[in-house]
Formats: sequence, structure tokens, C-alpha cells
Amino acid sequence: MRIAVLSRNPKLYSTKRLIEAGEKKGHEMIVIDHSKCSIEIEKKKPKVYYKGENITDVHAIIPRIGASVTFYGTAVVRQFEMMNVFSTTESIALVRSRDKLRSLQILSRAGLGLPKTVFTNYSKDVSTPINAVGGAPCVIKLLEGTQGLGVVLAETQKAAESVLEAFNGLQARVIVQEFIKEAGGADIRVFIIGDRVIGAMKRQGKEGEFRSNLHRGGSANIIELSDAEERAALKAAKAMGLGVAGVDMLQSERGPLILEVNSSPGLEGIEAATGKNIAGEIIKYIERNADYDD
Ligand SMILES: Nc1ncnc2c1ncn2[C@@H]1O[C@H](COP(=O)(O)OP(=O)(O)OP(=O)(O)O)[C@@H](O)[C@H]1O
Ligand SMILES: [Mg+2]
Ligand SMILES: [Mg+2]
Repeated sequence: MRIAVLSRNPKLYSTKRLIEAGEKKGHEMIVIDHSKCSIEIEKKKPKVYYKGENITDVHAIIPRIGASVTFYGTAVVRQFEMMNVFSTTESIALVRSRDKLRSLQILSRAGLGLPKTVFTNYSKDVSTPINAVGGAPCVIKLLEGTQGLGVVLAETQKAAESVLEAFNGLQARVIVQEFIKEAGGADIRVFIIGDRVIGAMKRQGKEGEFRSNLHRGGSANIIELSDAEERAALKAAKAMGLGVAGVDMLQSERGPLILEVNSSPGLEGIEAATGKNIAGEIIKYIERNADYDD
């Protein structure tokens, strides 16, 4: 098969690993920088151009679309779908996953445990949303934050109110969320491919840090999931329509609580923590699902 990894940087760990894993299984692997593609639309003849070349003979794509290029990257993925190319991430699911609020709404409908979350339209009344999640301490998150940036723990009612006032005054979109103290600065990342859990790790924030993101200095270890955690992760990925997903959850007194579902989950942390060939599993997923005759 000819498989394209949509990635802006061929040197990234995840991109390199996917290329390596695909080549090992005898596939022709190429990297396409989606931000440099152009899209041609006319009756029944969808085309993607990259570096002046019409891309015609790709059997599958693996989108690795960064948060800053979601709009254009999704358009390129959608165009490949129009060309009947199999994508490990459907464009519609990619869009869904990039909106924290929309994601939480979908997960809530699926009946999944979530930290209680409130969203208002830059409301001047800041005490009501804070009280609705149980008052301080509470978490205030920028909707478009990533890698733990834009996630604030407000420890007192006064701090929560002034942070929320500041964000609302700047017209920055934020959610106010119940703080899950018993998670102890840790979360669980579950890596899902198809309808199976491929690996899971527990990430612990560094001393004195409530955010467990590896980018914020957290550390990761392999973990055995409980049945409830495994079920919740699979259900979350399914509700979002993602075939490849990184589900983040907190362990709480009332069971697993889903934080978010990532559509381009990184491979480095999870491969290191679990010692598994996750890139190889993504290639196998393509082999099972892409339409291709030898
Ligand atoms: N409600 C909460 N209660 C306790 N801890 C939380 C809560 N929300 C987030 N955290 C901690 O903060 C970390 C970062 O939060 P979150 O995953 O929501 O934002 P993000 O990592 O910036 O988003 P993204 O993963 O999209 O980049 C989580 O991994 C978790 O450790
Ligand atoms: Mg996160
Ligand atoms: Mg994320």
C-alpha cells in the first residue's frame, strides 16, 4: 500500500515511528505537509496537489494535524475522503475533538462520567458559574488551550472570580470545571485503536503541580486499567467517532471522569511507558480497514 502521513514535520517522533513501522511491513510511506497542499474541487473530480504534483495513488492517510492548523488540515483530510482514501481519523471526528465544549456535550450524552462543567457567554455574573461547580477550588480552562497551557487552578473563591472576570473581559472563551482533588495531580491516557485499548499510562504532575501533562514536566508509567476505566475509554472514543484516540481521564471517588479525547495522540510518551509498538498497531489498523487489492 501507499500510505501518507499528514504531518508538518517529518522529524517528529510520531511521524518517524509511523514511517518506520509502515516500511517494516512493506508499505510505501510518504510524508505530506497538509499545510502546503492545495485542494481542487470540480464535478466528481476531487484532487489534492502537493508541491505541484497531483496526489493520486495513496490508499490511506494518517492525519497528524496540530491544533493550530485544524481548519486547513481538516479540509485536506476531507478532500482525501472525497477521493475514497481511507483515513485513520475521519475529518468530522477530528473537528469534533478539537472543540472542548462540543466534546464534553457529546460525551455527556453518551452517559460518560465528567467533571461538572459550566460555560457562559462572557457573563458579568462570575459567582454563579463558580458556585455551580461547587465553588473554589475550581479549574478554569481556555477552550483552545493545549499541552496544559491555559488551565488554571483557582484555589479560593476570590481568585476564581477574578480569573473568570479577567478571561471574560478579554473575551477569551473558558469553561469552569469542578476540581477533582482526589486525582492527586495525575491522569490516565488510554490509547485506543479500532475498538481496542492498545496501551494505557498514568501521568503524574511534578511536585506541587495539578496538571499531569508531560509537557509541563509530568512523568508517565504503564498502568493496568479497571474494567470501568476500559469501558469508559472505549465508549468515549466511539462517541467521538475516532478510530485512533487518546482518551484522558481522571480517577475519582465516583469512577473514571473523562477530560478529553485527543485525535492526534502522541506516540512518544505511550510507547516509552508501555514498551509497545503502537505505530505498528496503527499500520495494522489500516491494513484491516483500507480498501486495497494486492
Ligand atoms: N477538573 C480537573 N480536576 C483536576 N485536575 C484537572 C482537571 N482538569 C484538568 N486537570 C489536570 O490538568 C491537566 C491539563 O488539563 P486538560 O487536559 O483539560 O488541558 P490541556 O492538556 O491543556 O488540553 P489538551 O490536552 O487539549 O492539550 C490534566 O491532564 C489534569 O492532570
Ligand atoms: Mg490534556
Ligand atoms: Mg488534548
